[in-house]
Amino acid sequence: MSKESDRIFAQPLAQVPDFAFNEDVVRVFPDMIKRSVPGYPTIVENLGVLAAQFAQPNSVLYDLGSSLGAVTQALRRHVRTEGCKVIAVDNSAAMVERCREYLNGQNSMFQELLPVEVIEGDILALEFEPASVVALNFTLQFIAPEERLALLGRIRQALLPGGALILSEKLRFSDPEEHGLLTDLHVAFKRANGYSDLEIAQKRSAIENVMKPDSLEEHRERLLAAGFSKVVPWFQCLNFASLIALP
Ligand SMILES: C[S@@+](CC[C@H](N)C(=O)[O-])C[C@H]1O[C@@H](n2cnc3c(N)ncnc32)[C@H](O)[C@@H]1O
Ligand SMILES: O=C(O)C(=O)C[C@]1(C(=O)O)C=C[C@@H](O)C=C1
Repeated sequence: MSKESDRIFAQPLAQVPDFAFNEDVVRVFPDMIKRSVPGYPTIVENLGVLAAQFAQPNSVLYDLGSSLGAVTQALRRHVRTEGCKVIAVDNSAAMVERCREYLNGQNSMFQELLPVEVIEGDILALEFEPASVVALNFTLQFIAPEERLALLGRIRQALLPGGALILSEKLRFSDPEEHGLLTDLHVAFKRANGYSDLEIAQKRSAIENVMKPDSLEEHRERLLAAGFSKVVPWFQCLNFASLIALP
């Protein structure tokens, strides 16, 4: 994996452009996401552990919004279920190209890994195969809010009995005091990871038009409206959480 550190917002920008998963971001993405998302390494590794409990024989495991394939690699480290394959999907050409390189690296280091297919495409236009595990790891927050329910409905329809959706997101909080406190603590987390106040402020304005977090209550209600029967939060660190949704 690239060891390049994230300096994208380090210099003052006359105008901060909307955040995009372009070549510049791809180059520093492993560093960016680890220093920006509290609990990210724990979430990714345990997503593999959880997936191994839900994987059904001869089914697909989806990694939607796969970026560089960190979740796909964790699925392949942990899932041993007969006849499963991983399908990783991302609509950023730069991400997909680098993801394929990293997965080739994983292929050459380990034997008996699940087969994997990496698709460059829009998850909103995907025709789902019967799936036992679907991971949306910090992807739904980048989907237009009005598209989210229909996407979750299609995922629910594709899920096999015994399977699960694992959904990780940045959260907002309806209580202003709770929202303010956890936002401040997230800023402290970023500062402790070496980001300057300028970097934090410019990143905030870059993502505010493209990334729209929901509250835990909104997630739960929407998942139930999409046809899921049970929503179980399994991880939260500051304003980032991960949920298991059962069909
Ligand atoms: C925060 S990153 C996901 C991180 C990744 N899942 C991980 O755990 O390392 C969000 C990803 O979703 C992708 N994405 C956003 N909208 C998409 C869409 N409509 N279809 C496919 N991918 C999308 C972006 O290109 C980006 O790579
Ligand atoms: O909320 C922030 O400040 C973030 O940087 C979060 C976040 C994310 O949750 O995906 C946003 C964009 C990058 O992909 C990495 C992290």
